[in-house]
Amino acid sequence: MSLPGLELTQPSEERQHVIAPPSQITLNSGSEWRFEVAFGHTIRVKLLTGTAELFGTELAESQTYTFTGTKAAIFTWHGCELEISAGEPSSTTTVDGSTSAAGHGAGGCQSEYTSDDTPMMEYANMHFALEAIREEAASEGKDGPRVLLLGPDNAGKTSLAKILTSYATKLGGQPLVVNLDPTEGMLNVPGTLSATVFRTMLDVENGWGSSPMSGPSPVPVKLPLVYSYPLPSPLEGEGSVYRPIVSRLALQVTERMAKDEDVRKTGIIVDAPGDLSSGKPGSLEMINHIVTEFAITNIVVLGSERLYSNMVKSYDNKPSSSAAAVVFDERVSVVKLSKSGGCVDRDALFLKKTRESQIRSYFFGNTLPTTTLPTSTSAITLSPSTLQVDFASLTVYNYTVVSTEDEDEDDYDPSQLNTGDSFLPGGNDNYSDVKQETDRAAPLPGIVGLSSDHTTNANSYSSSNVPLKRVLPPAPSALENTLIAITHASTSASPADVRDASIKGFLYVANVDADKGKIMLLSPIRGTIPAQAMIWARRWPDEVVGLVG
Ligand SMILES: Nc1ncnc2c1ncn2[C@@H]1O[C@H](COP(=O)(O)OP(=O)(O)OP(=O)(O)O)[C@@H](O)[C@H]1O
Repeated sequence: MSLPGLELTQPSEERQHVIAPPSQITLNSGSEWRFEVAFGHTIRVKLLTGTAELFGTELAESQTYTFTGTKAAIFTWHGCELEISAGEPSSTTTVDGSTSAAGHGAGGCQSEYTSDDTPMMEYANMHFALEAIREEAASEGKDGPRVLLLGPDNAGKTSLAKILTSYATKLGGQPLVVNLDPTEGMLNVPGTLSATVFRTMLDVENGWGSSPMSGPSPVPVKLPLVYSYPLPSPLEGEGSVYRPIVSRLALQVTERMAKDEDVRKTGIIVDAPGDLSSGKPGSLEMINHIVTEFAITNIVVLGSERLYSNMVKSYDNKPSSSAAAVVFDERVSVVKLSKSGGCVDRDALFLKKTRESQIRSYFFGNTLPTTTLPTSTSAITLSPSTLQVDFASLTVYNYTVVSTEDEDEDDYDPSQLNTGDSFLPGGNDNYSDVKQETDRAAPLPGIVGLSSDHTTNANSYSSSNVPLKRVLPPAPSALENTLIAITHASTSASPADVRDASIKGFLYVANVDADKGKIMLLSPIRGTIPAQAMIWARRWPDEVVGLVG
């Protein structure tokens, strides 16, 4: 059976796959089973005996877990036995229209093998070191550690973030996890920066788990605070959009920590985008901005000696940017951890499918085949609704930063940038008021750059500098197959307030009828579209064709 609206075909006779018999895999203590399942194919994994975990989250014995479009590892500290079998072909429509992609490994994995050469002991030691810092911080009455994970693409930063988060929650901690990587959403669609407090376990099948927008779930849902950043790299427009959003997010995170004792004790884990570790111009300044704004105390570098050496020179043993640095002599520590040999370089097509799958799940829930749903731990089916609206009735903005890759894509029109400013009394001033209430010490010494200028906060980006332009009717055809973020800002908010507003939810533009001035929207919930300012994700995430049949 296909999910409504997904334009998915029934498996035809010629597409039926041959189901291989289940395989059993025995793992010795301290080893892991690494596997890659293509989109379009599912495998089922059952823990028969012993204990095992996937990026820190324990598997329950005899529970069947279903995976599709996944590259991951199941690790065991004490040894275990796993059963791997093929699932139904996934109903996920592939980007290139290809069908089920079963490989020759156990259960139809494209690749799978066991390895006892893993950095898990180092990662566990990192966790115990953080626990020791938490205990010491609690006894002295200061904030828990603020950890920044750095490293190139595919170095294992997100996997380590999951491991540290899982281990912290297992001990009753409540880490605040910050995703600063717009290429992958955390509990959300890509093209966002977000922060979420994790109180309970993560999801074995879905990684970070599900947010309430994704409907009921057997795994407790998490409430992310989300900001729109519809650009692929933090360095787009020389960081002019990313930087203030990071400041805004850091401000919210700092406030949350001040209010929530459990979160304050456990601290923050920040997952940074790989682009910042690429040595590109502006990347060190952006790292400095993050270190400063989140008052980072622990920098963990994965997979780059050069970056590690840079970080040691700039930050190691220097005072943190927190006001507490002076009182408690709080200093930054920089450590290097090994990149796992299991980390896989994900090609552009796989990453595109991953983004597409995140967007699909946001609207339709988990798209695993119906026959696997009863056994899947995190299966959710949602019923989004479509509705047609006059484009002229919406207040939609678009970022006009010019990508270095496609210079001619956005037409930059400075005369339009102030749209809406005059309607908002003191929008920016409100922001600066809040900003002043927080404890922020001077940025760290060591790096001279944009953000070492003390004025680097959202306040320094006045509305007139915000590259957000109102998209006026007629509705551009490029809207089709892209996302629109509904902000919490009013329709008369200034561009700076629109940029700085958190996100209520996302809409997908299924169709544009320029002649009639109407657009067809897919909404995760029924009802009218809220009258709020919106941000069009024109550039990022890339378009998803055929989400609505
Ligand atoms: N030990 C492992 N065995 C198998 N696969 C792994 C292992 N560790 C990580 N991976 C996989 O390798 C890929 C890259 O890892 P991860 O997403 O953690 O890296 P990252 O540094 O966050 O990447 P990026 O910055 O590009 O998002 C992911 O698909 C992840 O699931």
